[in-house]
Amino acid sequence: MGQNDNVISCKNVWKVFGDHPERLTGHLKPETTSEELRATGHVAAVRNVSLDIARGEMLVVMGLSGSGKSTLIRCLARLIDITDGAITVEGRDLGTMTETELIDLRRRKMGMVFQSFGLLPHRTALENVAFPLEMRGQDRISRIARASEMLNLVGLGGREGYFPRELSGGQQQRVGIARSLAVEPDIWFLDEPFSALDPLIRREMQDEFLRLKGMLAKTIVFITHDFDEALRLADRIAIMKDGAIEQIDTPERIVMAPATPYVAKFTSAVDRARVVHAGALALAVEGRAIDGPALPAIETLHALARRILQDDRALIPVAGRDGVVTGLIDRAAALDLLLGPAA
Ligand SMILES: Nc1ncnc2c1ncn2[C@@H]1O[C@H](COP(=O)(O)OP(=O)(O)OP(=O)(O)O)[C@@H](O)[C@H]1O
Repeated sequence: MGQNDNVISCKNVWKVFGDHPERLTGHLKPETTSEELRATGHVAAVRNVSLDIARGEMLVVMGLSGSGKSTLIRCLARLIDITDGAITVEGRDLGTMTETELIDLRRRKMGMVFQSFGLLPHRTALENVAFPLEMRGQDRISRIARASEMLNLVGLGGREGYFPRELSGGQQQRVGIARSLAVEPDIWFLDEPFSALDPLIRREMQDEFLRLKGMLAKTIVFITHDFDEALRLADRIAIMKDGAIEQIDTPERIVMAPATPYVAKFTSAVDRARVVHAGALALAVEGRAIDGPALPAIETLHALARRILQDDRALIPVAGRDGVVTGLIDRAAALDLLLGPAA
């Protein structure tokens, strides 16, 4: 991944709702407070957000209800105009694109899945998935072929002729996912796509999603309220509060090196052992030679729990994929993380 291979870049992006947000364009500063905005009848749903999303990256956006997640994603897809700042997609400024160019960008490059499935009730699963291809003017035979392929991909082969009412919530969501994938988007926006699903189906959908993610290598922005879901899926997590991004970082750093007290509080209930990899906890070797088996650096402490419990060395070596020892884990510190500090 090249350093400048950013698919999406935001620079000082604001989205303000209220009486006359257009009057604020060009006048918003990082230090502009919510109180100042409120006094003029405005609220900043997105506040001075700058971020880059790399090609193939999966960015998960988290935050309490009302923190601005959906508004941010809608700005990125330019479903709504921003009040200030700039967003570029593959190097092109969204603000200067014509309506026709935008429609083309959304149809050809972007896919979106929202919490409500938004399926057409009088069309079958197959027709629903083929619908965006029809909008694009694709011929019937090729769109039906593509739609069946996508339904197979999400595990709904054989249900092409079902109507949405004949499918479960999870199956309807899969149809929604197949529909958004049919147009082969490079960039995929998902706004709490699994929140309406019961926990078992949700887990199944996450597995399915991880499989698709591995196969399709898309750039993905995914909103969720569920930290476990974020940990399973994210390359990086952005934590939002009052429209601003408090921290954008790897899951491991969000949990182990929170940038603000808010992030620390937000992540306080997360089981660190499921996030921290052996490599991250390892201390420098500093010339000490430790014989015997080493723990794989890429595994989480949770995955290594049994081995750490059974290994009675005070310092346990950690090795990279090539088997070379890269550091030592203090067993007592690892046990503290796994079991909580000794009473
Ligand atoms: N069309 C609108 N007009 C006025 N205010 C809005 C509008 N859309 C959003 N807001 C406000 O912007 C803020 C952010 O809303 P947004 O829906 O982006 O939050 P969210 O983090 O996605 O919340 P949730 O998790 O509940 O979906 C909220 O205070 C909301 O009331």
